[in-house]
Amino acid sequence: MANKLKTTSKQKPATQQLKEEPEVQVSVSEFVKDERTYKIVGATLLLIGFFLFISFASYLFSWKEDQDKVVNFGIKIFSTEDVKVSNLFGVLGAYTSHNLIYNGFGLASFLLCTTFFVLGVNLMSGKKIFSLKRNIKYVIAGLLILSVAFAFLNSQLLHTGFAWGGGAGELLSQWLIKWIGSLGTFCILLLAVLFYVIWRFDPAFSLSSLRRRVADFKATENDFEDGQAQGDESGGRRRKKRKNEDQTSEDDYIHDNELDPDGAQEAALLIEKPGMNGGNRLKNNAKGSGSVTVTMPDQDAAADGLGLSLSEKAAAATQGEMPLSVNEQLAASAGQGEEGMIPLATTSTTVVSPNNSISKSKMKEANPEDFKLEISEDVKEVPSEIIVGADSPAAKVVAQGDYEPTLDLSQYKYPTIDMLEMHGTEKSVHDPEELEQNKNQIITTLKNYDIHIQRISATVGPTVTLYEIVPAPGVRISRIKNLEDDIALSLAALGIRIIAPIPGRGTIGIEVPNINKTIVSMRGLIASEKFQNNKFSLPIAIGKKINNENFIVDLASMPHLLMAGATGQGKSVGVNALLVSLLYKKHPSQLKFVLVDPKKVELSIYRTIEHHFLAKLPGEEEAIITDTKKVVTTLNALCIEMDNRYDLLKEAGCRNIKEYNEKFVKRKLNPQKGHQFLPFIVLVIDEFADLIMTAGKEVEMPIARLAQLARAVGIHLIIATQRPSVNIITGTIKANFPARIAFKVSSKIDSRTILDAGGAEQLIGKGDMLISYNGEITRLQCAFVDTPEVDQICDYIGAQQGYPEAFLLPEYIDEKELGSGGSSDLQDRDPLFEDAAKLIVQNQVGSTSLIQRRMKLGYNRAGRLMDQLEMAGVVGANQGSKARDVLIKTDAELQVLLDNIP
Ligand SMILES: Nc1ncnc2c1ncn2[C@@H]1O[C@H](COP(=O)(O)OP(=O)(O)OP(=O)(O)O)[C@@H](O)[C@H]1O
Repeated sequence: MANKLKTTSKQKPATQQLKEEPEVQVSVSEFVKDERTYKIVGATLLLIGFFLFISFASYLFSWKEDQDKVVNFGIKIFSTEDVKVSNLFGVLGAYTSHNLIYNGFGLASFLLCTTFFVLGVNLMSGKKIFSLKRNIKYVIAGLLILSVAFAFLNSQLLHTGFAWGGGAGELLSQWLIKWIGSLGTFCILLLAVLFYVIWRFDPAFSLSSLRRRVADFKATENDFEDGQAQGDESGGRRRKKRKNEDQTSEDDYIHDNELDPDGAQEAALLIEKPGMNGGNRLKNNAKGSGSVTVTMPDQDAAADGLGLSLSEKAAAATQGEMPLSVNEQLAASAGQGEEGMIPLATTSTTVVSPNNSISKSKMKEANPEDFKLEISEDVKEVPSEIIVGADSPAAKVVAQGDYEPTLDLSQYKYPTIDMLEMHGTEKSVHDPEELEQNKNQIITTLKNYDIHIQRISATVGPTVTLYEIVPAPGVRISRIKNLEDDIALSLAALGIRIIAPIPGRGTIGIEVPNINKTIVSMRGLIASEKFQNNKFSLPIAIGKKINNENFIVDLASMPHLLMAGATGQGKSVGVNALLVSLLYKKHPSQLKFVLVDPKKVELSIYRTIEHHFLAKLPGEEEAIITDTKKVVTTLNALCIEMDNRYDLLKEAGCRNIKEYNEKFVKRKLNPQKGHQFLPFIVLVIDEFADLIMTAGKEVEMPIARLAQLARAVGIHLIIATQRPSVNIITGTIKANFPARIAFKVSSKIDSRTILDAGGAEQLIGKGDMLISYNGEITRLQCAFVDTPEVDQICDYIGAQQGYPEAFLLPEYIDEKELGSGGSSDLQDRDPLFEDAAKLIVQNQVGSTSLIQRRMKLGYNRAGRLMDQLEMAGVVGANQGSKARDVLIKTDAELQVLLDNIP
């Protein structure tokens, strides 16, 4: 039951108006939860720890005098008068020390003080500064091993009267000697001490890490001089210790650990990070001079020194227990913690900076040259061992009995990798001088705006180098963001882009163009393991990221792509790169292109693959559409195709083309009912602005429809435009194209129109691009594929056996062109009347959707045909949702009827 503390007013109120003082009731649980209670208990525990430590220390000198008295009187020593002891804490100190040291664990008893210290500090601060669990583990192990070790030493070597190992230690040691002899005990103890030291301190014995740490130490030692010069007391003290002891940094690390009663890590951690980027960086670091160190923010050096990891601090911060510095917030928000955040360069000042004042004052005076710039290496893109073209997916073994769509063109050979060229060197080359110069300029520029930094690193990409900086503690990111334009202006180079902060990395990025740019060859991307071995439906190799990672994505999941950029900035090359990637991965039965090229010359190279990969309107000569008027018809035909595909999917009970095709391949869908293997259709429009100017809404509406709905049925759109103005890229279009690419544009407004963000105006052209995909904007260098290469690939495909004609899109007849009423008149029969009649008679199903699907017609036209068939007496009257009756039973009967129609 709750205990109640009652506080009542001492005096009776003089008048009625005076309010009675409320009775304050404090329950035990409230009392226990009270912060002050923790502080009181914490302080008491700290005092006990202090008491034990002093008593033990005093016992070392007074044990001879006090021992007899404690032994003779026992517990009565507290009540006996005239007993004088020498322990600094009197009778209590002498009694406790005797029992814990003499009867207990000897010198190892000192470890017990640490537990009180840990508990006391945690309770006093209200935070989990030290781990109690870990402390208890170490203390128990230490008490056992050390007490036995000391007792053994004393019995074998020292032979003093002092209870080095205490009663417990001696007992255990005697047992051990009895069982395994002195030598055995010695070996066991040696092993145990070794285990304990490794477990507790984890010393690094490897030569390379020793070398690294020595290098670190040297760097910090240099700064130490400066630190001292600035009267930096604590930093000086710490470093002085290093100097005085003239130890290696290895010793220092261990020493720091020794200072840490909880056995936690030192503020500067050595980190290894698995994973591609990290791994490469680490490799780079191992090759280079610097070690990979994490600099803990200075203001939290106390906590850091006591061993709190960044993740622990982040957790504490979320619980409102501990404030995080800017850098920690950045690192924590990046979800990287100490493992993920690998600073590539650091001022030596901040490697071990014990308090805020040092680093701040130091940072203010830091020259750009003081900052070491580390360069992260390229991401290794493993070239695939598969030689493209030799073994094509067409040659894949299929489960017996399954339908194989590629069998139609089973001899088809995929283009080979040697049709693509390597344009220059594939590896980004970096000029150290250029890097150094840029680094200095960045630091000086930022300094001019009073922005000081902690670290700077560089990632050299094909066209630009990304300098990643970590600002000094206290610098607001918003300040850097606000100064974006000014900083870019001060750096005075074309193509500077500032990303503050880089999402997911916890740093601020400044992209500076390289003087010598590297061309990203399509060949490298196609040969990459990522391209060869992905399971994407429509893999497209777009280019390379700044860290040289290949950017290969699935167009099917994008699901459409909008490309914009001023003239001559790399759009056409970009479109070619996309088409070529698809040609390298897809069989003609799996993919069809609808190419719209108002400029007439850009996509004409693909005409040779008409019988393999192109789709066209029935009756058209050219598969590549250059006439803007025909585009409207084509887009509407695509809409019909989309509707027809949805009907098929509905009938098959599938949600998307993938499920549908899988079912079809498993022969679960009947081709007699109009089912067929559906190839992906990619509509490419090379100059969208031109279309909108000439056809306006007529084009916009079907495109919006397709963009909204066509994804599930395997129709995807790639639209490129020179003019990224709002009247071209309208809200409707934008809303349906979540993936957008911007090559260099002329203004920030244009950039915003495409990406909803600035930056594209800062690009440097020639394939330098920004892609907005999955809510992230990434800078890429577009893959380069030259026209002769595309020519060669198309010629190679075109020379192979293809389909008799291009893939036919459903016919679309503009309602306006049909005229009014006449269409249902038998005198004015539809040109497809006879075909429709044969289809109905052969299938004996009077269904409009059958005509629609099998003859690839729109609903209206199929409906009109059905009306005409009814008029001619081929089918019966409309029966609502049921199919009409077919009145003509054989082809011969039908022929007679047709012959008799005037
Ligand atoms: N990814 C790339 N890598 C290297 N150079 C490129 C790249 N893309 C384009 N270029 C260079 O830029 C030139 C123009 O490119 P492209 O023809 O693709 O521009 P565009 O935007 O399509 O121009 P337009 O709108 O006038 O057709 C190319 O001839 C080539 O020299």
